[in-house]
Amino acid sequence: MASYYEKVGASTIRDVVDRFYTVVLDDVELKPYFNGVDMARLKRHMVMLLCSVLGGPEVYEGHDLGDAHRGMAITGEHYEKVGRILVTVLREDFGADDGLVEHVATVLGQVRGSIVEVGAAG
Ligand code: HEM
Repeated sequence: MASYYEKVGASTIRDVVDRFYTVVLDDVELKPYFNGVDMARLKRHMVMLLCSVLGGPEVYEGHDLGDAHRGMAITGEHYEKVGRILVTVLREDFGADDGLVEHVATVLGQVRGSIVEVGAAG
């Protein structure tokens, strides 16, 4: 069976990540987290991560997600918001099917504990 990665393609994944960060940076609550961040590098790492999550051959070479977000005091509420943006972009802007969206939502649930530092239960 074709992987999601094979169905969607790396170039679409790049477009998804571009659109995702456009929406994130457009949000007044989320934008401050990204002050001074090298967005080109962040996008490159997010593309690799999403490709590998979707079954592609890319190997994620960024920092461990816990290390990458340590000390940012990311709240549960902001995590949910970012997760919702990713799912909405996938579904509404790129027509991702339920299977792909559910797979991504499952992974978001798995990595939440490494990223959220404030109101972790929320
Ligand atoms: C929803 C799940 C999330 C995933 C899968 C994710 C993924 C990533 C990845 C792959 C990186 C790059 C790490 C590296 O370059 O080594 C990163 C960095 C970053 N993330 Fe996230 N992230 C998530 C949620 C969030 C949230 C909720 C926020 C803030 C509200 C956030 C803010 C940042 C910032 C500011 C950086 C840049 C760190 C730096 O370069 O100094 N992330 N994230």
